Amino acid sequence: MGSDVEEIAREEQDVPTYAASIPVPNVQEMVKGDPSHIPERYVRNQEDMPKTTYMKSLSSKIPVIDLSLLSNGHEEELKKLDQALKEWGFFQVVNHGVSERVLQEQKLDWSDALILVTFPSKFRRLKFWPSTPKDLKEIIETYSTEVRRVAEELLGSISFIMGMEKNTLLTVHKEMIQALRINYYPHCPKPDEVLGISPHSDASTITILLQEDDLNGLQISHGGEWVPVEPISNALVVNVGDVSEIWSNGKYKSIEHTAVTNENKARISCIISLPTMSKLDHWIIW
Ligand SMILES: O=C(O)CCC(=O)C(=O)O
Ligand SMILES: [Fe+2]
Repeated sequence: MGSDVEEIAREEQDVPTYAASIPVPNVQEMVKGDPSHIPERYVRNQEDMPKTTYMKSLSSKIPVIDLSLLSNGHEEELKKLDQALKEWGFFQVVNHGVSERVLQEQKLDWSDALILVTFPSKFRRLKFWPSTPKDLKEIIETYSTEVRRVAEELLGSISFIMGMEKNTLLTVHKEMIQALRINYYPHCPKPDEVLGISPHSDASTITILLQEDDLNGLQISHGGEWVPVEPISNALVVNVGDVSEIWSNGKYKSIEHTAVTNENKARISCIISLPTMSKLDHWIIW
């Protein structure tokens, strides 16, 4: 296995990434430490600085687009959008229907998450995988390989009941990507006031979740109610993701779910998601 790991690490340059980044200090912390000092690495040459002249008249010309008019096919507004795209490449959107509460007070989840891509193995970025506990890499390797087999069998059966060849869904995945997400929900003194994870549906084809035997947390929306998924010892919880809802023309539903926290005990859930990768190498995971 050692040589496999090295091979995988060598191939890391193929891993799609949002943007290259170098390790940098946390600026907020830096300012907290010494608000008056600007390290040399941050100080620009004067000629590189944008010559900003505050032109109120020009600023007020940056287009403002009314989304509600666009949605109604308002001709003038569509023209305005066309102009904005051609002349400015920037615009502000108003009447977008996102409530002020959501914009200003988006609540955070009472949980931490570790997300790793496990398959194909060339996408593994091993340097970000935790080094403790000691056997974690091997455990992840074994678990994700086993779950991959379960996922392949499930996709085979789902293809079959959709009236297709057994390997159809597997084939449309092309290179089957698998991502692992480990959620840690600390115990919470006021579990009624927080959510472990906000209600959402998964963007995957299917998601396979392992939860602890003796602790409820996962709740799913069914018939207008939130229904706890009582753990069955050694069972894996599987849910339909958005991709399957689309592939089945809405016959199979990607159901909203959430996780609640517990006053006395922390909970861990381990999720394997099968996302798809479009031609654009754009990842849809969670
Ligand atoms: O922890 C759970 O039970 C749910 C987690 C979940 O839905 C997710 O990570 O997408
Ligand atoms: Fe989920």
